[in-house]
Amino acid sequence: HKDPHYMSGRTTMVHLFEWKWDDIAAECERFLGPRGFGGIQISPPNENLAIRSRNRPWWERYQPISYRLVTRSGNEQQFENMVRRCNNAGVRIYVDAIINHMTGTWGENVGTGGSTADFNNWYYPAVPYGRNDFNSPQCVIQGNDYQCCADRVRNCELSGLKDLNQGSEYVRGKITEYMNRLIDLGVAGFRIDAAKHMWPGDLSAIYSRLNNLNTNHGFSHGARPYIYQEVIDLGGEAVSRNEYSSLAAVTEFKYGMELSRCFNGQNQLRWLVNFGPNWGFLASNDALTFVDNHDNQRGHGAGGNILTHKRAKQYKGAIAFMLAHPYGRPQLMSSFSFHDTEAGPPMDSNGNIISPAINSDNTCGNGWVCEHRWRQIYQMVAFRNVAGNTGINDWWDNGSNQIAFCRGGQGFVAFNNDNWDLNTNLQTCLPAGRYCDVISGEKRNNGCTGKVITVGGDGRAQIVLGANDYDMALAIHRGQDS
Ligand SMILES: O=C(NCCCOc1c(-c2ccc(O)c(O)c2)oc2cc(O)cc(O)c2c1=O)[C@@H]1CCCN1C(=O)/C=C/c1ccc(O)c(O)c1
Ligand SMILES: [Ca+2]
Repeated sequence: HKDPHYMSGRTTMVHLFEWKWDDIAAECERFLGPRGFGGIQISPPNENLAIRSRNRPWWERYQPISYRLVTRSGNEQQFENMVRRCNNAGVRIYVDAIINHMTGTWGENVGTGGSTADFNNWYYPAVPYGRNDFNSPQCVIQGNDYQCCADRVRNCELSGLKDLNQGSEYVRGKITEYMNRLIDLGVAGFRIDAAKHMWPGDLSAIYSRLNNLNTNHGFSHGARPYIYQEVIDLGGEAVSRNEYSSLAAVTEFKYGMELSRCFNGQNQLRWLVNFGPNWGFLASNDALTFVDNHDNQRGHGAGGNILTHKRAKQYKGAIAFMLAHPYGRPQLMSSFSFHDTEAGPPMDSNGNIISPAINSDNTCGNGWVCEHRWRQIYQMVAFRNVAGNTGINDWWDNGSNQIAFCRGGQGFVAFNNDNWDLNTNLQTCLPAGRYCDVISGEKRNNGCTGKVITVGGDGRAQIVLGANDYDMALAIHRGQDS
């Protein structure tokens, strides 16, 4: 469950948070496929409670009312169409699976597909679930439970949510029926939401009942679903990520927290020379890495002061480092604009999600940020693909916030977070030639729209990164020589 089954030569996933299925299918064909993206995490496709009293907050997608495939993103037919078109474009689909709980009382009781439920009696007819499918006695997780009591973290309720008993054969059956339907429709794997709140033994039993991936969608025979478990664990809690990392991959929250600290100036970039397991992170193959995610980009999630698109220069620097560095399996966040941390996606007066507009310069409009369409980001996806499974070599730093390194003989990156210019002759590990910097521009016809770096026969080049340049990174790689 630790292999994403990306199409060959692809390495990176993007979370198209709250996108509709029809728009995702189009994005696979017009952008993500051609640009070498490996996969997409989609918002939960199962029916959720429509919380109109809170003006459709983003977290209503995490309030399941049934496993019917009908949400504001689309219905089952649109879902099937998206998976087929994305797989055909070489882009895999990963489903955000909300299997720890069902919605509780939020003053509403109608789902996005019209299903209703009687929360006070734990009755969900559209599944169906009844009282003995949930943990008892009822209890609610308190703040200090995270430090003291691993059993309460698993058996008690997250805020206002009814806590399923995954130890029950019937509940396991309903969950695996839901996940196997998605596998048969062609998805490549799952994000397991709130995994920390479920027993590893129960999750293991569920994972073992999942079908192999559907060979009609280009997966090899016997391929197992890629599973990455959301375990928010920055250390010091009763529940540890190590209980889950033997079963499948785990979200490495320390990664984005530490990288944010380096690129927002709290730590010096030179410390990144041994970034990876030496910093207490999971083994590379076990780690799903990211700078920000849908929860912590809103400020109250795990990790404290996380960089997001709102601090563009530092964010692009951190993302470029994540994509240039071999550790982990990276996921990019692709957001909608927000001021209110509860706000859901852009919607019309009927509560329908508004599609992203694609501008003439290929950026997004209509309230969608589309970080994945920023040149400094999508060009580094291509860099990571070219770097393949090479390691890091020829690390250089200036003793503070100027660093550079090679990926084998495939690529070279440099970063400058000091407030004075970087202007140094460095080893790029590349064959002699003129290379386009993929951060400040791109190769067009036979020229570069941004910086041009001339590499000599000894692989060395004069690297210039001004403290006041628009971006703090510079990257060149094979195939981008002009
Ligand atoms: O103040 C809130 N929640 C209490 C503090 C955050 O606790 C939650 C955590 C949570 C937070 C920190 C932890 O260390 C942890 O183990 C769990 O995970 C969730 C997962 C869900 O699927 C649905 C949820 O409502 C939650 C949730 O409320 C607001 C209002 C309700 C939703 N929500 C939220 O803030 C929703 C947050 C949310 C939603 C989906 C996620 O995948 C997620 O990571 C967080
Ligand atoms: Ca639970």
